[in-house]
Amino acid sequence: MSDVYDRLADLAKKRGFYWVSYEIYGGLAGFYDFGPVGVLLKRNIVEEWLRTFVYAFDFMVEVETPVINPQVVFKASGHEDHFTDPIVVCTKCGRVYRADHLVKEATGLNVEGASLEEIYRVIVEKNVRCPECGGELSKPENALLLFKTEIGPYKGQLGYLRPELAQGMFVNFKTLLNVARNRLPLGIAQIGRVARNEISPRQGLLRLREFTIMELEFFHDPSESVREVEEYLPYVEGETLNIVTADSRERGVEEPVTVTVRESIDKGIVKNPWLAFWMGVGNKFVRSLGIPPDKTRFFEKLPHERAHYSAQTFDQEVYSTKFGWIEVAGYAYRTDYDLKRHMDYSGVDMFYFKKYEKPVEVVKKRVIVDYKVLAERLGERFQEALKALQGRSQEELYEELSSKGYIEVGDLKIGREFFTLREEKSLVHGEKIVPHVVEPSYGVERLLYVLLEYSYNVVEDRVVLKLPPRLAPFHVAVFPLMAGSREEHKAMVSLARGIAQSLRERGLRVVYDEEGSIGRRYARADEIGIPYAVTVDHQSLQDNTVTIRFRDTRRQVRVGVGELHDTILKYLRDNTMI
Ligand SMILES: Nc1ncnc2c1ncn2[C@@H]1O[C@H](COP(=O)(O)OP(=O)(O)OP(=O)(O)O)[C@@H](O)[C@H]1O
Repeated sequence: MSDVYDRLADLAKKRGFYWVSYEIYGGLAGFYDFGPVGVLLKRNIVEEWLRTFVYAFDFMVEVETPVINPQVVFKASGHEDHFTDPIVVCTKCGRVYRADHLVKEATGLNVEGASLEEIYRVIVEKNVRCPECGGELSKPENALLLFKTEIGPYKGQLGYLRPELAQGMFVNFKTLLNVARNRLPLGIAQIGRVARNEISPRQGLLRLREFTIMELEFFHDPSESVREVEEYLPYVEGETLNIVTADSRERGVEEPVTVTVRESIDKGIVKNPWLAFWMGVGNKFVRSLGIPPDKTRFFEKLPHERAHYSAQTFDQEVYSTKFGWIEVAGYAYRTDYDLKRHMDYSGVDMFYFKKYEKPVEVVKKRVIVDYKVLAERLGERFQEALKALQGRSQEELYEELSSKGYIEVGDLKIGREFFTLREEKSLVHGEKIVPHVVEPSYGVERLLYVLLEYSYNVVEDRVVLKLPPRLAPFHVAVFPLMAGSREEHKAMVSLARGIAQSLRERGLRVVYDEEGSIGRRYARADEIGIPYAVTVDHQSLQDNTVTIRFRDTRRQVRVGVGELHDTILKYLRDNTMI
């Protein structure tokens, strides 16, 4: 019997979730189309993410920035140099493979992030060969994963399709900080398409060349984070995180420790308190997709496995019966790396002015040099002395003069009489800082896959997709019973159509179906995970009531047509399944 992945792929195509793109031309690896049901499911995942990560907090804003970026953006971000994966080519058949993945499949050894030499050593030692033709493999080399394009049709400038959303938030940081009235912390979220020229995408929805990311960059002052995060910890109070730490991985242990968000901070497991906070939010989010708590974990990356910008990274993973642990999100502590790089490359100031609660009095030490007299006295050695004096700060000169009574320049001793020492007091209102950033980044298609895998059930030989009701592509199915006299039949159809239309007009997504037996119609609704099915029957014509059937239990309740909309809305809000 085929496994859940293949059965899901069949269902997905048959019922309009997703399928390989450009099928009529033989299909294109790494690209998928989403059909009418898949589009709705994706949108619901995005909505749930927005509810959990963005709408819940006053410090969050959302932006939309272009897919195409000028080259300089990815020079500044470091992607042009670092966003690569190691590849090997079969010297016999010419097939190209991602070297670390191939080594892992062939030997079980994890060489992610290892040097090209190290990977090659393993290939030779373990005699790893082309899985297709058995040919010998080339030496590994690094391949750039950015898709290149030209901006402008004739001798245009080089551009790249974004492989992540982050740079759109970094280049706009100053503008958005102004919009947010210069307040930190500030979270900037974005949802959008990205493209990565993946080397050999063979895992369906899990490794695409174009996909959708939901990402947020959280800008904060690291010196205030311990204090500031306190206010928001209650939001993730009940969350316990399963964390496989880098320390334990280095000891060869992959068992997670289970800690609360607060413990992960106090025990120093997560280095940045805000990173820990967002991991708590992420835990909550993944559970809201119906993933059991013990089927998700945070897997800390080892230093050589981390992206070039990150000081600490955790992959949030979900367990798949088909693929084992799958990364659904990356949680990275990007520090001030990106803002500093964009400041360097653009010359634009991206500082945040941190205002003190009260102005602070500072004393500046100044040294005034009497150059005229010094030049007369030193003659031809004046230039040498001038250079040395200008090479030292005012504070250094002040300290040397106060302690020694002269300034030493080689064998010259320049006495106190050439200098006037002053202390100047002033009020300072704040300081310029470069905010630090933590980033959670989710891939929508991977979430959609695991959501389907966990929802997929077979009951009495029929598929029932037990999606959390709120996430279901359609909220409700409406069926008239096709029985009784012609008049009754007509009246039931008319009542059912009216109900379907009125529910639609009030914002619910409805499937109306009058084809086939009621059992077949329930089955079709179950297959695409519609949580509630409303049936109009003979009694409906008498007392204006209908039945609501619950997908997972097949139980039914009867409600008045007048209360139907509000009842379903309440069920959806609470994810009710009785
Ligand atoms: N090729 C892809 N196809 C589908 N989703 C992807 C792909 N690459 C990344 N993602 C999703 O985007 C999220 C954020 O991207 P990130 O850069 O952290 O991934 P990554 O560490 O490069 O992924 P991987 O190690 O699997 O290549 C991932 O957690 C994943 O959910």
